[in-house]
Amino acid sequence: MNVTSTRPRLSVIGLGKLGSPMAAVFGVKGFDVVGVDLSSTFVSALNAGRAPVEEPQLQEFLDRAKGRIRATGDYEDAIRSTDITFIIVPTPSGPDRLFQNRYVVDAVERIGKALHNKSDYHVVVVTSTVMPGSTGGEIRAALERTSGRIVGENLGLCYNPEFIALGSVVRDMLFPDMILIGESDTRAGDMLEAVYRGSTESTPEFHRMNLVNAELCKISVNTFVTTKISYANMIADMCDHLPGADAHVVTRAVGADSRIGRKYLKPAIGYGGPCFPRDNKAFAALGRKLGVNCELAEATDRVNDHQLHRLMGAVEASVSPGQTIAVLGLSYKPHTGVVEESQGVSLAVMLAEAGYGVMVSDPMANDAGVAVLGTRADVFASAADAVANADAVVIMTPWPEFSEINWHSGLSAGQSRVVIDPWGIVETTETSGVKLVRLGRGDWRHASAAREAAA
Ligand SMILES: NC(=O)c1ccc[n+]([C@@H]2O[C@H](COP(=O)([O-])OP(=O)(O)OC[C@H]3O[C@@H](n4cnc5c(N)ncnc54)[C@H](O)[C@@H]3O)[C@@H](O)[C@H]2O)c1
Ligand SMILES: O=c1ccn([C@@H]2O[C@H](COP(=O)(O)OP(=O)(O)O[C@H]3O[C@H](CO)[C@@H](O)[C@H](O)[C@H]3O)[C@@H](O)[C@H]2O)c(=O)[nH]1
Repeated sequence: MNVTSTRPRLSVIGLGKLGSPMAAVFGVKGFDVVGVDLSSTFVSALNAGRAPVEEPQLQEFLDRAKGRIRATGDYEDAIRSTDITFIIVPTPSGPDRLFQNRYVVDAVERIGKALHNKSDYHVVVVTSTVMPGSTGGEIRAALERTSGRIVGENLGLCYNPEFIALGSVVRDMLFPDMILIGESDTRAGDMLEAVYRGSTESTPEFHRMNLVNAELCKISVNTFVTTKISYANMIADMCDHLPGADAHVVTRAVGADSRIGRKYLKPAIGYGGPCFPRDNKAFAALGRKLGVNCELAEATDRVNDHQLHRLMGAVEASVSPGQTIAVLGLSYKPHTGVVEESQGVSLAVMLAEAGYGVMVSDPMANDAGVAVLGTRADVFASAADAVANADAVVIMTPWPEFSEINWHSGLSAGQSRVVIDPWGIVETTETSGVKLVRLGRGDWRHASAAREAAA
């Protein structure tokens, strides 16, 4: 370790959605950080003090960390000048649904080669989400083969995933509930724990364990949390069919039981994004590989897939093909422009295929959404303008600004508009011209059945 500093110097391999904020937070907390990425654009951005990715608070933290962070494409430089190296590169799902390690192994091999030119103790930390057995298996083997060192002898290896959510990455890093450390040995784990004691502002529980336990813990947290979401959506589906029922009321009360808890029990349209949808699939695939019954994870996933069809049912019950629908929200959640596994994008495709005129608008994700949708939808910079031109509206992402929209805007006398709200963010009750369809509340189905009977 650098003798002039009491703090270990850190390198972060992969400066994407997770790596960049991590480097920035460590920098602000007084650690010297070297970032590495294969993308020269990301390296140049960081060296120029600019955020390589969009994320709330990231630019502010990079500004505050000035002088403590630099980036390079050169592994030798990064390994030579630091003591702990975090690997945060992609682990895409393969055709078998398991997370693939090829980018992690590539990074580890480069680290291993660079370690040849260094004799000091070094800790390698895998932060990317990997399948149980990976870190102590092929990752450790690649590190030992390329470095010529043995893990545990002048070389530490840890698995240390983050539990951050996009849109709140910086805050989640500062205020974690828990720090999970899988460690090859106590020396490596102690060094990593000290980094987090110096970089967090909450008092997280530290859970230290062997590598495979930590790997299983990370995906178990996500599969458990998604089970809660699917459970809430199953209740909402039930409420859709019960006149007078309201899933938001029911889940709020169910979550008051401390054995259950209110977090991640919000019924709406199912979970999307780069993490959750693939986690149950990976968990179940691992179960199948090991001969373990993982029906719970598979059911969670199936219930999630059903949610778009449930929503489409509500659209078809209230809006006729040929009419125009404004899809508000293309990102999979507010405060991010990410459209991976986004229900907004999927719904827009389904609506276009069913013969509806589709308009879309998102505060951050219009460009990414259009890249997928092409000519299947008209894009509006302003959600209010899209609404003013639409026969119907579906709120797909609960962006706070959507609750401020005037749902009557653009309607002339005698005209009407359907507003479908799966999130329960529209306060207005039914007034002339606007028919509110609150998904998860039995009355919308009741009302549309009554309309049909009257027609
Ligand atoms: N984004 C999240 O919310 C989140 C949360 C928890 C865990 N994770 C996990 O973290 C990992 C990274 O996710 P992300 O969203 O930050 O990915 P990302 O695609 O945004 O960023 C990854 C970066 O790694 C770089 N890279 C790839 N191979 C490299 C190599 N050999 N050397 C140097 N750089 C390399 C890429 O150029 C890219 O900039 C994944 O395993 C993911 O599952 C992500
Ligand atoms: O009650 C809820 C809560 C969330 N969601 C949906 O769940 C998805 C994921 O939301 P969120 O957890 O906020 O975002 P992610 O960035 O996907 O973060 C998850 O995935 C990361 C990658 O594994 C983990 O690090 C985080 O702990 C985990 O929350 C989104 O589509 C949300 O709309 C619901 O439908 N109901």
